[in-house]
Amino acid sequence: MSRTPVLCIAGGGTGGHVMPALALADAARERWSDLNVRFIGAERGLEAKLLPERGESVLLLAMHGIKGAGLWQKLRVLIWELPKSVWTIRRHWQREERPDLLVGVGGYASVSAVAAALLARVPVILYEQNAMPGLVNRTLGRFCQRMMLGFAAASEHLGGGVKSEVTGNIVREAIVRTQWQPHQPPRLLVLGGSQGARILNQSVPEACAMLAREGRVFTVTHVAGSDKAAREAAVDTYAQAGINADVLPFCDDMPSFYAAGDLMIARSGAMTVSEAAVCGMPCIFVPLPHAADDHQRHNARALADCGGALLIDQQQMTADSLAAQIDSCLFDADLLTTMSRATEAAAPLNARDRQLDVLAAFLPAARSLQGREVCS
Ligand SMILES: CC(=O)N[C@H]1[C@@H](OP(=O)(O)OP(=O)(O)OC[C@H]2O[C@@H](n3ccc(=O)[nH]c3=O)[C@H](O)[C@@H]2O)O[C@H](CO)[C@@H](O)[C@@H]1O
Repeated sequence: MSRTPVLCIAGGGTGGHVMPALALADAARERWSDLNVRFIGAERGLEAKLLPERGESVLLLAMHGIKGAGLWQKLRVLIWELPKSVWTIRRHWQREERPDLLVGVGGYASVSAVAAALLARVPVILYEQNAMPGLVNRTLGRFCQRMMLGFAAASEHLGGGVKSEVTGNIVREAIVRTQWQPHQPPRLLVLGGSQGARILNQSVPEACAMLAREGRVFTVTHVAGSDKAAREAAVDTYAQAGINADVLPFCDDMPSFYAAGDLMIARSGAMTVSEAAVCGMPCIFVPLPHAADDHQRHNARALADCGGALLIDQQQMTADSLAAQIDSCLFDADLLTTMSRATEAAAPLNARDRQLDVLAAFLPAARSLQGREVCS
């Protein structure tokens, strides 16, 4: 008797990995009603909160990231935490169901899970959200069945041994259904990615206050991250300038957030850019300057090059220059409409179905491997 196929989605850390993982799980369950979806993540990642809240089955690993870590911490992760978590995953698969297919969505738990899957001969699909692939995916790619790419530009940076497919980034369905429309008075959105961005928390309220002093009327919704002091300072600056502003630590309702905006100032994380594109949101992007291989600039270019977004260098940005950029877009209805059409035209067509088609190509193959697998 054939058993229910199991798909394991591994990775996380920040919203840029967790949100597409959730969207992929929902889409896969909708296409294959008999599919079991399991997750592997890190205790310290956003997934440790979001996945149990949704009732998802998740194996959480006690792992740290190595980005920005000191030498001792890096050694500890590579020599101790990584092998230990690979062992934990393989034991888990011996006790519970071993997956038929693993999708690595990036983030530190993804590396252990991909390594465990390769050792256990579970087929692996990597999913790279960014327009510039990360070192880990570039390295692991040649050992995996396929790499799904969120942006076409990413394929230019992959070595010959990697089999990749441009699918676009999978965006949650409720966001796909959200459509940009103009409001009166205009509404500005501020989004520093899933963790907030200090530079946006400082510069945007100041820039908005300058515009308000010049008599401009507009409202602001500002997602500022978990730093309470930064949020309070932003609230004060908006209030003193008489601006109607809503400042949040995190937004649980992104479709309503996008629906409420005329222009968004944001970091250019892969999913922020992809979500802006599917909604047709005109944007001003301020890429994170020290992102690996400058990948946020590459992401932002996908919308900037077609006229849907402006791209500002953080190093050159001042409250004055930002105020001028906001002023030139937010109050020009024709420009906003043109930008909105340009972002929408840059959105990938049917990323959801394209990703599911890639998975479909490997799920049956994975099942036929079942009998030959030896779990040590
Ligand atoms: C500092 C850092 O390492 N940033 C990386 C991280 O960004 P980050 O985690 O910020 O990711 P993205 O901008 O790609 O996506 C954020 C996701 O979180 C959601 N969201 C965000 C805020 C909120 O309040 N509520 C909410 O639901 C958004 O709708 C989106 O789905 O992963 C991205 C994808 O690999 C990378 O491109 C970024 O460079």
